Amino acid sequence: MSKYKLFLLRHGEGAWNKENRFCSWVDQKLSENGVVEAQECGRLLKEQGYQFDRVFTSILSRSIQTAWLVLEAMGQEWVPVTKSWRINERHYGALISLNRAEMALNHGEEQVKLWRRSYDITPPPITESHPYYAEIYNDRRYSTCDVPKEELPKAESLKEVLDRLLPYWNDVIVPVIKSGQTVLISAHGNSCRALLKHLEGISETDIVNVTLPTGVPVLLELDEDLRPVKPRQLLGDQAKIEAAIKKVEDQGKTFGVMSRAGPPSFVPISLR
Ligand SMILES: O=C(O)[C@@H](COP(=O)(O)O)OP(=O)(O)O
Repeated sequence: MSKYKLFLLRHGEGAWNKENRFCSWVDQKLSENGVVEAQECGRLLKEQGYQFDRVFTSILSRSIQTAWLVLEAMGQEWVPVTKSWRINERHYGALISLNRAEMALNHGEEQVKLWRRSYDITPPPITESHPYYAEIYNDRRYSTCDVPKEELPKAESLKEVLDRLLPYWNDVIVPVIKSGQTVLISAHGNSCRALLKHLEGISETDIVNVTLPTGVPVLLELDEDLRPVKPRQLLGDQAKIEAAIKKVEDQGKTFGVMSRAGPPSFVPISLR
């Protein structure tokens, strides 16, 4: 029997989702479309009568902004919001800022799919010469984490995301859910995938086929041991959701580059 409802949400479209670049720990804001997606998500949740008691976000602006917009649209701005780097998007290492379609042209669609969706393949680490290294690691927010800055990841597989997320889930979020509060986790494609893998017991092979669109709330109904009692529900127009999932999957295909005017702008970086 369903005892708890838990909502997972990948933030609304970010500026680099739109440009098809790996955003990861770069702190991009929502695009105009992402703002609308977050507002529509809040309106839908309100229409369906849901109420939150507690919201968790990453320390990246796109997940925080999404949480605000959802709560505003629901008239629930007062609900406490707690932030942690442990809910951050997967650290994409040296891939950060690169265009997925260009990477598919350079390294093959299969390789890009492995980098994006496999369970235990870690992309090459970010190094100090990377154009976004200083912006990420000099940011004050990373001095406030529960691990020293030097121990923060330089690249992560989905497995490594789960390893850093699980202690926070178990120690902080689970007690809140078990106290009877309805929780929204406003996070990212891969931090939500990692949590789904854990909660639904998805195999390492099957997690490859799980892709989440931006701005679509995922409802999980859980029993007293936080095991799902029914399949996850992606709330909203199902045809639109299917199309949005396909769009995210297609980001790693070469036709994004082929259809653009002019030659692709390859970044000279060795990833093998
Ligand atoms: O880091 C990014 O660019 C995307 C995920 O990229 P993919 O795994 O879909 O390539 O994360 P999000 O937009 O959810 O924060």
